[in-house]
This record gives sequence, C-alpha cells and structure tokens, in this order.
Amino acid sequence: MKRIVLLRHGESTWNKENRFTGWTDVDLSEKGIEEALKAGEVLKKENFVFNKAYTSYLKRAVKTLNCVLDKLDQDWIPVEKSWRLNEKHYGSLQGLNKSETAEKYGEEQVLIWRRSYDIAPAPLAEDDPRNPRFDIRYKEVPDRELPRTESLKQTIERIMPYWEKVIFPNLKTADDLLVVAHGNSLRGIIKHLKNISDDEIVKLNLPTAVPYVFEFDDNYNLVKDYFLGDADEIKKKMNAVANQGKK
Ligand SMILES: O=C(O)[C@@H](CO)OP(=O)(O)O
Repeated sequence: MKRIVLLRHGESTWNKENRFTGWTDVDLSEKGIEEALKAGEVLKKENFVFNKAYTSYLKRAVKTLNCVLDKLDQDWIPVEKSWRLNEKHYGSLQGLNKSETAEKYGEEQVLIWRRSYDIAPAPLAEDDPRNPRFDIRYKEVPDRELPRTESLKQTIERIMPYWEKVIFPNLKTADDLLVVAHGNSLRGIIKHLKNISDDEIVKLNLPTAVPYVFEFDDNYNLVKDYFLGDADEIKKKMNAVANQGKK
C-alpha cells in the first residue's frame, strides 16, 4: 500500500483575523503552532514514516511541516519546496476581511470568489508592490507563469505539472509521502485525485492541520481516503472555515 498525506497548515494570523491571504506570507498564530504539533502527534500515533515531504514557498506551510517533522522525529527526511504548491492567488482581495467583503458585495459573491471553480477575483495591478514579480523568491519563475489572481481552475493548472511530474511518480519508490500546503491548493489536488465535479468542489472546506490520508493500490489507483482525528471536531472545523465568508 502507498499513501500520500495531505495537510493544510495550522491557523495563520490572517485566518485568525479572517482576512483573504492567498500569496501573502503570513505566519502561524499560536493556535496554528499548537494545531501543527498536534497533527504531528496524530501521525506519530499512526506510526507514519515519511520518505519525503513537499511544501510551498509560504511560511505558514513550511513551519507547519517543521512542527510535524519535529514531533515525528523525522526532521532529517528530504523536503522539497515549490511555488506551485502555494495557495490560490487571491488577487486584489488579499488583505481584506472576509465578513466585511460579504457585507459589501454579498455572501453569494464572496462564495463565488472563495469556492467557485473558474471565477477569479480582480487581479493585482502590475505596479502593485504585492505583485509576485517583485518578490525575489519567485525570480526563477518566468513572469508569464506568475499569477496576479487565480481561479481554482488556474490554481490546479499550475499545480498539476508539479504533482504529475514530481510528487506522484515518487510513489514508485516511496511508500509514504507528505504534502503540506493550503486550503485551496489542496482542494485542487483533492479534486483531481477524487475526480470531484466543478459544482461539487464548491462544498469542500478543508480544516486547518488535520491529516488527510490517501491510500493507493499497486497500480496507483486511489482506494481509500480519510481524515485522521475526531469526526465531530473535524466537521466543526470545516463548518467554521465555510462560515468565514458570512456577514
Ligand atoms: O484566505 C485564503 O488564502 C484562504 C485560505 O486561508 O481562504 P479561503 O478559505 O477563504 O479560501
């Protein structure tokens, strides 16, 4: 049996403040660190030994991974970071409070921006200092590939080359892989793995720092997927994420 564990980072300071984050590089909150350490403990209890881990270029994911590996005493394993695992770029919404945005534009519009498959928020202006083209960490990425905003569809399009060429083929030699990323970048991967329709994906809200295990047979077909943890608590966390876009 081969397994890939997907893990959304722990609560960030902007999750706490209920602000659209996207590619903004905010830190974990105190609670986020605790959640990340707890995820590590849960994986330890299940005796996971990872061959390799992947994460994004954003510190809330990187630090969550570090907390998990520390708890597992597997700090030594190879880790690869890629900008392709970054969160969906939230364009000009980045920094805005989600409830205030719902007051202004309506909950339905906010749901479209947050969860629809192919509608993207308005892009950042070319000269906006937050435009990724000004950020040194993306200097190796051709400008035409750097987003100014993204729909989930566009997020999936930039993740897939990395998923299909780098992460997934590793299952040939590895038994257990760990991917620590973000609410929407992981929704994109899950949509692909479970073949979820464009309409159904709107309903998926990922909880922070709850390990989501995907099991594959010898032909790399998905056989089973499940969250590790208390079902009621996970449901509560998912509802809380969904409610962030309400007035
Ligand atoms: O703001 C964001 O970048 C994401 C993840 O925290 O939020 P949402 O759940 O609204 O897509």
